[in-house]
Amino acid sequence: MKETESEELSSASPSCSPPPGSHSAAPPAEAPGCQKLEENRDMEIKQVTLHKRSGQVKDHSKKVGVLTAEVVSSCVSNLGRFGSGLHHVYHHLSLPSQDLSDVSVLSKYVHLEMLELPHNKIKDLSCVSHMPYLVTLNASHNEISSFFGFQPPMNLKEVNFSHNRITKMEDLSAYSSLCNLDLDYNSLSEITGLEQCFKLTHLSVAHNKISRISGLHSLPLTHLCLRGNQLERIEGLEDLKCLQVLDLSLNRITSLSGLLNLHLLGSINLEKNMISEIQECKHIHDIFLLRDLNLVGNPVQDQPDYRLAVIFLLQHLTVLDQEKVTVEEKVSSVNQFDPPLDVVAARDHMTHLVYQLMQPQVLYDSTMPTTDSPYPMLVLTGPQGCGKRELAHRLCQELNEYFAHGTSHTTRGPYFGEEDGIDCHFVSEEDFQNMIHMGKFIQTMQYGGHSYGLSREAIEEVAREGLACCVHMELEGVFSLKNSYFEPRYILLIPTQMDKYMGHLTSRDLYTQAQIDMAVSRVELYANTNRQRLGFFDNVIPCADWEEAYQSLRQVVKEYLLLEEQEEGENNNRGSPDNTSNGHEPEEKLPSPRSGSGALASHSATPIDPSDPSYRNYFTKIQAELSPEKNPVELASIRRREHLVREAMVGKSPGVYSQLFKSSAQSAPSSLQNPDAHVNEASSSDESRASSALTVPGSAGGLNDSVEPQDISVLGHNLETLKDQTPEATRPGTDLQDVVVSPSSDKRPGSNNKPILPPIPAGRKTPASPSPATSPRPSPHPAGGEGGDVDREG
Ligand SMILES: Nc1ncnc2c1ncn2[C@@H]1O[C@H](COP(=O)(O)OP(=O)(O)OP(=O)(O)O)[C@@H](O)[C@H]1O
Repeated sequence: MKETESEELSSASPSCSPPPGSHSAAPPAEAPGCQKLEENRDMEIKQVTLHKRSGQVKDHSKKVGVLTAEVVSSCVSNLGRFGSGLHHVYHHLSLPSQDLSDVSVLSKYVHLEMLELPHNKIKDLSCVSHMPYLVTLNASHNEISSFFGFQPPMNLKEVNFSHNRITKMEDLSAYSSLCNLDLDYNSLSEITGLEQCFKLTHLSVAHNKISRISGLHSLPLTHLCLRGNQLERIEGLEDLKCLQVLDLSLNRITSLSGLLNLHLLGSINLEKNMISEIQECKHIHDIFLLRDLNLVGNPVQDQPDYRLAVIFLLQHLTVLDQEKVTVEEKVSSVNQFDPPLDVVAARDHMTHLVYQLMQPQVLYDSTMPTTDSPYPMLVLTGPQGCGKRELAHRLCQELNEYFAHGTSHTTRGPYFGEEDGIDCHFVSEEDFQNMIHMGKFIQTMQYGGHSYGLSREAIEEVAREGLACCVHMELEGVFSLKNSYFEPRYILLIPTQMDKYMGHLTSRDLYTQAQIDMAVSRVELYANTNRQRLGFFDNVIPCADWEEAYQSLRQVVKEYLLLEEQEEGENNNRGSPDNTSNGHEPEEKLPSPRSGSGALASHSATPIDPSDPSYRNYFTKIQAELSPEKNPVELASIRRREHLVREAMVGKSPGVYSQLFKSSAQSAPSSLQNPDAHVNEASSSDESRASSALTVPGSAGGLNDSVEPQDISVLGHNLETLKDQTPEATRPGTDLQDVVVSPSSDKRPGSNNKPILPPIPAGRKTPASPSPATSPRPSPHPAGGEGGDVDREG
């Protein structure tokens, strides 16, 4: 406002000017009692009201920048009662943008509760010392350089000193009611003096020169704004347990560390900082109330999959970078970064299918199995190092007339003693990727930073031998196979004694502690899968003791193959071998090879000794070395037998053997009922009993068996022990008793609908291997209790 205009207005309406000492807001009650003054006060209120109504008063500063009582009178509001209730005062005064530089007249307005003086030129606010009832003070956009340069009004709660010239904060312990302090756009380099502000919930110190967060310890701040400073790290906030909204935008912050314990934080603004790593979000992962995160203008936004990755890490976010997080984004993020096993499997399967279909040579490959032509397969699954690999190899050795190992490809390097092509096909990452693109794999998975894959060729190679393929793999592989046209039998081998399991992993001396932890943690994954997906595995075998586990596995597999009955039959009919009443050729009833190395061999394959450093090299080598010639009759017998095995493995209706011995199969389906069936049946150990009970071969998927309720009581002790030892033991719903005793399907899902197997493309290439009796590693169980040395063909 111009000076002349101001003068004019001022002189043009002298009546508007209240007499000295008279003002629109009454003096304090404790002021010297002056009845006249008090009477005048009421008069003035009326006057001011009249002025306000008539709109006559606009600006009445006598001098430029000097506030007059007239102006005050025109700008007060919020009439209220005072003291006894008989007096009236105005509580609010608002004088924005008046070019005021001198507001000393306000020292007479002692009853003001709200004073707004923004956008003026005020340097001195000492008048506020006379306003004991002041609650809100807005002096933003002025020229104030002294920090709280007035006596503390007792009830002062909100102060806005933004856009001033304050360079230093001073002790505010006398301002104990202060709740909200705005010091934006000053020249502060440090936050100090707030230690005693026990009611301060909102503090804004945006656009200052603060390079370090300090002086905030234990304040009850719920809102803190430090936007536009020079901060490089988040610190000094650890004790702000009430903090809900934090604005650190426009700084130079590179990490989100320092926010760890702020559990009530709901919103963090980090716009335009220097955060470059998605992993930084891990620092705020545990802030469960965090709903709104702003990382706009940070280098991290350029990271691939940035948005989904952040949403994945911070699942509770509802707004990211000022955009609402959609449900679809949340689902996609989980599917991308921690997909459920089904999703992984479906994706894996899709990949391989796509690549297989892209390969013309595969498309027209007559040997390519179709959905009606699954090759027989046996899949042993379980957590790393549970023994499945050793058991698979041993089974392939002992039942080498029926099984051969399907060797996976891997990008990991060979362990000491491992041989390429036997333990695994060791390939480079590049070769592995090439194989994927060439459609070579049935399934692949990532485990421990390496790729693993089972090639179609690995299975077909075995099938060409006329054998069923026995593989071992992690759970993801099983999920993947379930999507494929293969329909294997799935046997879960699960550690039931965690200390033993961990001890075994450690003693292998191959794994880091992190790898061991991961393997151990996955036990629960297997357990849950078995518990939640009835019939997902055809059998579950606890593998606390590998020898017992092997015996159980062997028994289960023999029941798949309906060999137990044959064995019985052979033993029972040793003196009458023809069985001609059934109309079968003698050799059809004589599955045991001449060498005795097959299912009816006189002894088990070499027991597993994990402490033997060469045990990883297995028996496969032995098999490869031994390949005696077979005569045509033997070969014909073997072929018929192979056919039956394949039928049995894919769940087709039982073949001649089971027809022959049907009655005995029904009368003694379970090894539990047969004291001779298990080597350690008589063992008094809990593990032994658990193992026996758990594997109940009669309910284990035998083709003719009905589901038999399993006696879980014998597992009690064992499982209690396990519960104590398992890290997840206390988690509700993770009772491992459920795990191991959940019913294995006695029939595989879909086993009723098994297609008939196609003829094996090329017949058996190499004859069956001879007995492991010729193994350089003599079996410690030469008798084996498995029917003795039967050489029926001879
Ligand atoms: N094609 C595959 N698909 C899925 N999992 C696989 C595949 N091949 C191997 N695995 C599994 O990956 C895990 C890691 O294999 P690796 O050969 O490195 O294991 P390991 O340390 O020798 O343990 P293990 O004795 O259980 O095989 C094992 O559990 C193994 O069974």
